Amino acid sequence: MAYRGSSGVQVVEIKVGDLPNPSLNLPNGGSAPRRIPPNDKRETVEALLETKPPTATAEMMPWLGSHSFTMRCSILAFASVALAARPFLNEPDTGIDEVLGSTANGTLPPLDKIIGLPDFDWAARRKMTPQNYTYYRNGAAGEWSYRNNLEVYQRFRLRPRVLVDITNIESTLPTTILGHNFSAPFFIAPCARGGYAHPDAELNFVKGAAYGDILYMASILGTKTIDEIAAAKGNSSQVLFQQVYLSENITETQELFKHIEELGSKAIVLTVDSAADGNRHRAARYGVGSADSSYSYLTWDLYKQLSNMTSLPIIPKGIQTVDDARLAVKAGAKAIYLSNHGGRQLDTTPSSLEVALEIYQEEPSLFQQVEVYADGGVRYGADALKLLALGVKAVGLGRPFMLSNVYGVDGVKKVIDITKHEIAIDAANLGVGDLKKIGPEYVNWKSVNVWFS
Ligand SMILES: Cc1cc2nc3c(=O)[nH]c(=O)nc-3n(C[C@H](O)[C@H](O)[C@H](O)COP(=O)(O)O)c2cc1C
Repeated sequence: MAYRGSSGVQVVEIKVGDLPNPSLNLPNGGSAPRRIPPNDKRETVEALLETKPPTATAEMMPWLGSHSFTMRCSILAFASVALAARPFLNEPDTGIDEVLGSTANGTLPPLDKIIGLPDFDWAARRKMTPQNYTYYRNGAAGEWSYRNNLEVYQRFRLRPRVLVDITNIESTLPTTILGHNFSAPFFIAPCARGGYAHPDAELNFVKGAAYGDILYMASILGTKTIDEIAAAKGNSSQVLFQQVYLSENITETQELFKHIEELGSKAIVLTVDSAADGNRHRAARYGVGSADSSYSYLTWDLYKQLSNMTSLPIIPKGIQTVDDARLAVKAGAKAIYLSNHGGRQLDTTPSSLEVALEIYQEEPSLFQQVEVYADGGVRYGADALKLLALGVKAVGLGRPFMLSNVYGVDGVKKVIDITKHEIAIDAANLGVGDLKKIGPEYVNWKSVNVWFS
């Protein structure tokens, strides 16, 4: 049966149980290719009827003739057919195409037309070269973890409480991270190659973080050097953490740690989820693979040895099981960082929401023993709230900041403003009057769908 889809166009309902290739790319009328989600038994495929004559149906769906499945459709007389499955998860259809679709490739829509964090993905895809955009966007292998990171938040329903005084919620956003004061419980995650989006690269993250009074964890593989990044601090009291990948040469590591201390960083973030090169198909097509591609020698014994080489806390980034969370605590970590590297390293690894849930279910006291940070797929205030509800102390955002940098520091500031605002209003609507008091009871932790749908 045909009916109107979300975008007001005619919908053709197709039974695709026998589709020949479940990951078949379908035309979507000109922008990025969109895919039929593979696991659904029956899909609703929107027939966008504006651009092609009805006879185009067969041309655009050549696989219709040679495979057996049921299709029912009615087609508007004046219109033509282009197919679109549900939009990419990173660019949900909230009307941006209708409002800003005339933006020429290579240009940006005005920043004041950017409403939410996914809009930066939309804008950056048009503005950046395909190579540079792909480096930011890509995930490992079939990108199941990349998509799961985005999708997982939708699988756990909120449990809003009503008739609660929430009028002071904004004043409860400030928090501490390893004893340092910040205005909100989220931070800029460490990401390499900021120069792909803007010539000032990581300097915009330092300045944006100073403006918003939030934490920036700088990547060791930035376009700017760690000295340039430190020199861009708004004032000497701005707190930065330094992410590192290490060489096997312990003397080099010793010197690096010493230099990081001299530059004033307050913690070292040791990425532990990248023991080998990430298997990145999308990026490989454009020659923009991992910034760190060698095999790395990293063990818990080495972690302890490293901890004795610096006065700074070393935060293992990329914890993906409760087992390793336990080992990190045993090894003396003061904080741990749940992450699957934005789904860029090992495909089918869990999202950090799932890891936080595993910790909560198997050893919830870990949230009291160490500070727990988490990142991956956070795009809305409610996403951050679900992590905070489990006991996560602060939430990292990677791609939203990287992509916002096409607007320079103003884009970075806007991500901060939007995220603060959304955390506050979503918490208020959830019936949380004090963000410090959010707890697991605000979410129904029974997943409403299976993994990797
Ligand atoms: C373009 C890009 C570069 C990254 N570079 C690094 C890096 O140098 N070191 C690191 O530990 N993580 C790196 N990451 C992973 C991020 O720190 C973070 O875990 C991830 O982006 C969070 O997921 P999100 O992008 O969905 O917010 C990178 C991520 C992206 C998107």
